[in-house]
Amino acid sequence: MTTPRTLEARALHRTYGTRESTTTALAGVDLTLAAGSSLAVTGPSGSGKTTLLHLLAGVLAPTSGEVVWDGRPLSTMRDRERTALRRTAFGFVFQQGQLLPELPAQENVALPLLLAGRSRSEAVGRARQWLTHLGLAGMEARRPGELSGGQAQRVAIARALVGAPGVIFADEPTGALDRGTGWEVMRALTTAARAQGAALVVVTHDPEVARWCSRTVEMRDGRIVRELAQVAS
Ligand SMILES: Nc1ncnc2c1ncn2[C@@H]1O[C@H](COP(=O)(O)OP(=O)(O)OP(=O)(O)O)[C@@H](O)[C@H]1O
Repeated sequence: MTTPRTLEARALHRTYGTRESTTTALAGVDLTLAAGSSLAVTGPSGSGKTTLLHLLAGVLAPTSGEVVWDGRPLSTMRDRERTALRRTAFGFVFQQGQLLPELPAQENVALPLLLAGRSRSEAVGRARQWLTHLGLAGMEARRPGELSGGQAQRVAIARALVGAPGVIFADEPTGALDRGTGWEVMRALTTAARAQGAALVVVTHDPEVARWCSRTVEMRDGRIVRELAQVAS
């Protein structure tokens, strides 16, 4: 039995390429991520971190194994349902470049709600609340190019959270930032995810970033080779 709002990976395998030339990116990964918990995925380049994130988020399908969200295997959902799940139950934060440059911060954050058919007043109201919550009150009208890297990442975090997702996926969220700004962004990300009761998965090369999460798994050659639990900062 799976607990509700839990994300589970069962014996995940993923290969790329053709029968003649195959790369095994994941070679059997099992994971359970409860609501409100946070997981850092670390490991060297090519160890399978991004592939794991994409499988957990239903962006890519496993070659074998299963991802189960809220008791439901993603493989049993139709494409349209999986797309809807990615829009409503999951939020995404990338390294950079995910904000629409021509839209003010407030519109960038409101966009997922508008696309989901919410009224403009509700979408903008919730966007403004999240921007305030992330320390960006007064910056609602600025376009991404008028914000610092750390401020732009906090807008991206607000956008990932505005739809009240169950899981936030972050791929190298501090990769384009200096150390101090990265620290602020990780604090904002982990605090906001916890406030929302969302689980958080962070792919990172940086042990300092991983330390913000309650658990860290280290990957090598498509497998989890080590797991650490820590008291989140
Ligand atoms: N689309 C693809 N086609 C073929 N091989 C791929 C593809 N994507 C990833 N791979 C291979 O799968 C393996 C795992 O890649 P993945 O991107 O998941 O690793 P990673 O740990 O995220 O790496 P990095 O830290 O460099 O981003 C690597 O050997 C990579 O070359």
